[in-house]
Amino acid sequence: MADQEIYKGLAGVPVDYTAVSKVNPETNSLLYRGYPVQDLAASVTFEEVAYLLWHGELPTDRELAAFEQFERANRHLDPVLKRIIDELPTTAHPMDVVRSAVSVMGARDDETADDSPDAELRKAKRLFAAIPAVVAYDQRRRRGLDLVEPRDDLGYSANFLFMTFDEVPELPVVDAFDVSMILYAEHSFNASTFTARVITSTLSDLHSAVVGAIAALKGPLHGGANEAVMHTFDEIGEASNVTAWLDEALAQKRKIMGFGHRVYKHGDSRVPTMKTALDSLVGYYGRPDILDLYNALADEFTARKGIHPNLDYPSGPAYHLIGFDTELFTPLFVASRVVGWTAHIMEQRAANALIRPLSVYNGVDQRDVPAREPVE
Ligand SMILES: CC(=O)SCCNC(=O)CCNC(=O)[C@H](O)C(C)(C)COP(=O)(O)OP(=O)(O)OC[C@H]1O[C@@H](n2cnc3c(N)ncnc32)[C@H](O)[C@@H]1OP(=O)(O)O
Ligand SMILES: O=C([O-])CC(=O)C(=O)O
Repeated sequence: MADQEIYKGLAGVPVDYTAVSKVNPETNSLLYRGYPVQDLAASVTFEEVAYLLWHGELPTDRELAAFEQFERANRHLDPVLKRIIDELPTTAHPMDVVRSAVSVMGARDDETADDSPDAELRKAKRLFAAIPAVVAYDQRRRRGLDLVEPRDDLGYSANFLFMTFDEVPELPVVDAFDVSMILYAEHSFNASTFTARVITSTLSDLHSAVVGAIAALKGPLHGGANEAVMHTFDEIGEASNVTAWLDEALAQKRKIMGFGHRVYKHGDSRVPTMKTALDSLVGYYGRPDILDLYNALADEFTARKGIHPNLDYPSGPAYHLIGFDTELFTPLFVASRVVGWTAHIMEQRAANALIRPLSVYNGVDQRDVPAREPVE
C-alpha cells in the first residue's frame, strides 16, 4: 500500500518516554533531569553533570569525591589500546580512531557481558574516564608527539587539556571547555542516542551501543557539523567575504553547517551559553577576527533564511581557539555525549521493547524468478 502514511526521518514521532532530558522548542529550553542546562553550566562541573545524568540527582560532596576518585583511577590509556591506536594510519579520521578504541575497550572490559545496573554504570564511568586519553593521544600522535600521562590533581577538563597540550591550561580555557562538555552531554532522542537505544533494544551490550552511536554522530548532519563549521570558516577567511561566499553557497543549494535543527526551529537553547564561552575565549586569545566572522555569517544567514545557529556553530571556533585540530572536534563531542548515550542505554534496558518500525513497500510487485537454461 504505497499510499499509506509514513513518517520520513521519524520527524515529529514520539517513540518512547525519557526522564533523562527535556528538549522544549516552544520555550527554547533544555532540562537535564529537571535542571536548566544553562544553570548547570554556570554553577557545577562536567563531572557533577555526568553524575546527575546517570543517577538522576546531583551528587553530594561524598558521592562526588568517590566518583572523582573512580574517574581519576581510570584515566590512563591502556597500553594495549595505545599499541592498537599506533597501528591506525593518521589518514584515518579521528572519529574512526575513537570508534575503534571504544570497540577495543568493549572487547577488553571484564564486565562487557554483565548488563546488571551496577555493571552498566561502572562501564559508563570507565568509558567517561578513558575516552579523553584516546582523543588527546590521537591529536598528539598526528603531530608526531608522545603520550602525556594524566594528572591526578586536575579535574576532568583541566586534565583533558593537559593530556592534549602538555601544559596546565589557564582557568578561562578550562571553564569554556567544561561548559562545552556540559552542553554537549545530552539531548534526548537525537540520531546517535536513538542509535544507541536501537542497539540496546536487541539486548546487545553497552560498548556495542556506544560504538554505533559514535558512527551515527560522525555524520555532518549531526556531530560532524562542528568540524564542518571550521572548514566553512577556513573557506570564508574573513568577515568581509561572508556575503559573496553565502551568495554562492546558497546558489549551489549547499547546507550551511552549524545552522538548523530538527527540533528547535527558533534557535538552539544551548547557543547563548556556548556563545558566552566563545566570547571569553576570543578575549583570552585576542582573536576578535573569529568573532567578526562568527557574527557576520550568523547574522546574514539567519536574516536571509530564518535558520538559526545550533550548538556546533559556537563550539567549532571555540575548540579551534583552544588549539584542537579541526578533525578532533567531533571526538570531543563523543567524550561528552558518552554520558547521555549511556544514561539512555540504561534507561532503555530498564524498560525495554525491541525497536523495530514498519516500512511501506514500494518496490516491484511479486514476480516469478526467470527459469534458467540448464548449464551444459
Ligand atoms: C548537535 C547537532 O547535531 S545539531 C545539528 C548539526 N547539523 C548541522 O548543523 C548540519 C546543517 N543542518 C541541517 O542539515 C539541518 O538543519 C538538520 C539536518 C540539522 C535538520 O534538518 P531537518 O529537520 O531534517 O530539516 P531539513 O533538512 O528538511 O530542512 C528544512 C529546510 O531548511 C533548509 N535548511 C535546514 N538547515 C539548513 C542549513 N543548515 N543550510 C541551508 N539550508 C538548511 C533545508 O534545505 C530545507 O529547505 P527546503 O524545505 O527548501 O528543502
Ligand atoms: O537533538 C538533535 O537532533 C541534535 C542535537 O542537537 C544534539 O544531539 O545535541
